[in-house]
Parts: sequence; C-alpha cells; structure tokens
Amino acid sequence: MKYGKVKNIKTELLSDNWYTLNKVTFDYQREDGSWEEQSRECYDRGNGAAILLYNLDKKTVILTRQFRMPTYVNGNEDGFMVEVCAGILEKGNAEETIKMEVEEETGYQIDNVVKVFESYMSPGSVTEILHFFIGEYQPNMKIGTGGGAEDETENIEVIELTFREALDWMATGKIKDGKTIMLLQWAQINNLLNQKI
Ligand SMILES: Nc1nc2c(ncn2[C@@H]2O[C@H](COP(=O)(O)OP(=O)(O)O[C@H]3O[C@H](CO)[C@@H](O)[C@H](O)[C@@H]3O)[C@@H](O)[C@H]2O)c(=O)[nH]1
Ligand SMILES: [Mg+2]
Repeated sequence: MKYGKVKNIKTELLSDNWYTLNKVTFDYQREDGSWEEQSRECYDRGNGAAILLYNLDKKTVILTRQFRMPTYVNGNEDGFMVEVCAGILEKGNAEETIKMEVEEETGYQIDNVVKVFESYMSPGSVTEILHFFIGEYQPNMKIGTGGGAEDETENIEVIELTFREALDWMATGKIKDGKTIMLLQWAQINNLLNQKI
C-alpha cells in the first residue's frame, strides 16, 4: 500500500455516555518502511443522511432551524443553525431513514429521493459518513407539522425559502452548516432549480 499500512490496532473506550468516544492506538508504516506507534481519538456517532427538499414550480427549498449547543459554545451567538433536514441512521438504510426524518422534522411525506454523493464530514476525529440526497416536495405532501421527535426535545422550526434567498443566506453567513452548504452548492452547480445564476 503506497501510503502505509496499519497493524496492532487497540481500542480503548473513553466514553459511551450518548455516543462513543474511543482512543485507537495502532502501528503505522511510513513511506520508508519503518513502523511508528500512533493514537487517535475517534468519536463514533454513527452515520447520517441529509436531504435538500426542493420545489420546481415555486423554486423553493425547505430548511430547518434548531438550537445546536456545540455551536453555541463555539461562537454562534444564539446557537441556532439553519440546516437541511438530516438525521442519524438508526435502523434501515440511508434512503429509508431520510424519508422518515423528512416526515418527522418537516411534516412532508415524500416518495422519491435521489442520492447525489456521500462524504466523511470530519475525518480527523469523527467516524461518520454522511449520505446526501435531494428530493422534490409538493404542497399536498404535507401531512403534519414536523418539528422533530417529541422524545428528543428537538424543537425544529421548518423554513421555506426561495432558492435565491437560500443562496443569499449562504453568501452572508446566515447559513453556516457544512452539509447545507454542500447541498445548496450541488444544486447550484447542477442547475437543479433551472435558475440562471
Ligand atoms: N440528550 C442528548 N441528545 C443528544 C445528544 N447528542 C445529540 N443529541 C440529540 O439527538 C438528536 C439526533 O437527531 P437526528 O435528527 O437523528 O440527528 P441530527 O442531530 O439532526 O444529525 C444530523 O446532523 C448532524 C450535524 O450536522 C450530522 O452530523 C448527522 O449526520 C445528521 O445529519 C438531536 O436532537 C440531537 O440534539 C446528547 O449528548 N444528549
Ligand atoms: Mg435532525
């Protein structure tokens, strides 16, 4: 293997309070063939799925707004984040999970989703791979209020914006969430809303 091999992998559990934090110690083979011991903390919160919900007639997208404590403790003044709908894969595959999350968080029941790419979001410390989808919604697909799971105290606000407004929010920093920026830019590059940029 060109960029080294690993052996003697040892995993020490540091925390399993909500998700799992492990310290992984391993031998890593360098380019010159010599071995060195390294260790990395790996935070395992499972894998996830995210979706850009869009409507072609109205040229709109649906986003969510929710309080995110980790951002509050790191400079986000009110702690609120505008994000695409997303969730952690609990049971089932990414496609099933994202349809369930859409219903739970936004109140829309959508039939078709299309996977567009996947990405490790923080590969130096977080194990998670995130599956990215797009899905068209129609007003008559709204069957509930959304808001997130009661037992998870999510308190999610559902926001409908024109695609143009969403791009402006991204440009001005009102949208600062990585997965949301990635999906909005994917839509822009691929002319998803057929709009001249
Ligand atoms: N009580 C408690 N709740 C927690 C804790 N950590 C997270 N939660 C809550 O558990 C819920 C998980 O909801 P999901 O909708 O399944 O996940 P998500 O937080 O929206 O995750 C999505 O966004 C993340 C951040 O961008 C992504 O990393 C993830 O893959 C997914 O796309 C959220 O309400 C979250 O606040 C904790 O330590 N304690
Ligand atoms: Mg969520």
